[in-house]
Amino acid sequence: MSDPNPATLHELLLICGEDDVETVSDALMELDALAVSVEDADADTDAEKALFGEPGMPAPRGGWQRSVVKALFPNEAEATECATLILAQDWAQDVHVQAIQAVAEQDWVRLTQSQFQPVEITPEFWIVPSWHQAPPQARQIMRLDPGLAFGTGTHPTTRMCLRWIARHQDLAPTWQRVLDYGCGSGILAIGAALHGAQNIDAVDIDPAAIIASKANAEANQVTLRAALPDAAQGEYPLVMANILATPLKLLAPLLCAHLAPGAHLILAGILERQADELKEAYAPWLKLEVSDSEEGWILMSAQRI
Ligand SMILES: C[S@@+](CC[C@H](N)C(=O)[O-])C[C@H]1O[C@@H](n2cnc3c(N)ncnc32)[C@H](O)[C@@H]1O
Repeated sequence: MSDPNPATLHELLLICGEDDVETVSDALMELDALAVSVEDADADTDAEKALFGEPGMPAPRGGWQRSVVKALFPNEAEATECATLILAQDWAQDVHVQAIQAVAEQDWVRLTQSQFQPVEITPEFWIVPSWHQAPPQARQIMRLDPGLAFGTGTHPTTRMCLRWIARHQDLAPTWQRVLDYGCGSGILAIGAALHGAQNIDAVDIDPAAIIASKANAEANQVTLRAALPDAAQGEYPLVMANILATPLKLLAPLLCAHLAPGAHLILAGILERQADELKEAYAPWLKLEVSDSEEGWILMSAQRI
């Protein structure tokens, strides 16, 4: 049935084996789900029993234990498009759509608030939603609430970039210009600003990201210029891009052209098995190295001579 209000938040419920939960969750986040949560599936209905399989049958690809991965989208069309994209993946033979359903706004607020806890980047540097107190050990705090743009600190790719910034804060005096390419919520740009970077360009192809980055910068009382990618001009001592392997390979000449002599480049959104492709794509300009890893994702970095 078509949705009378196309802007109503919608939840996509996917059933999969427990071995596929991480892949499905990561894919949902990459497809801009506003929130992702996981629950064990019940096998109460006949339809679900069919998905669970019958005793004596070979185990499905994702294992016998079934999970429901729930993802929230701004509207029904985006939830449906996401389901179509996920089901088209090679690894998704054992992933099934259980439902796409409207979610009341107050349920979404409750879900969001219970789901987003303070995130530790380093023992001193935390991302803290506005409805939480900062933990007492936090010395550096970024205030950030989940919104329509990617980047809350809950994804390993974002966390690794922020950790790199925190661990290299002795370099902050050199960060007189910074480029955050694919800024999403502006989280990396704001992280750099909180560690002393100046003149930050946060660019993204998605206008919602530009709006979110401006609002989040204001909430943290830091200054940045959020704009479309054309706004990136000239050379920067620090360039950060957390996108995905394929766009990062295509962007190699552009990102490298923005590196000042001695500049650092950090790249995320790359899976462990994609390290060699990235090294090869950037080899004409730089020697990329893996400098961090978390949950199968890697951070690659290099310094221009
Ligand atoms: C994975 S999110 C990262 C957001 C944030 N920087 C973080 O670290 O959490 C990737 C962002 O890159 C943007 N993006 C994708 N392709 C891009 C491109 N070719 N140029 C600029 N931005 C791009 C997307 O719109 C999205 O906001």
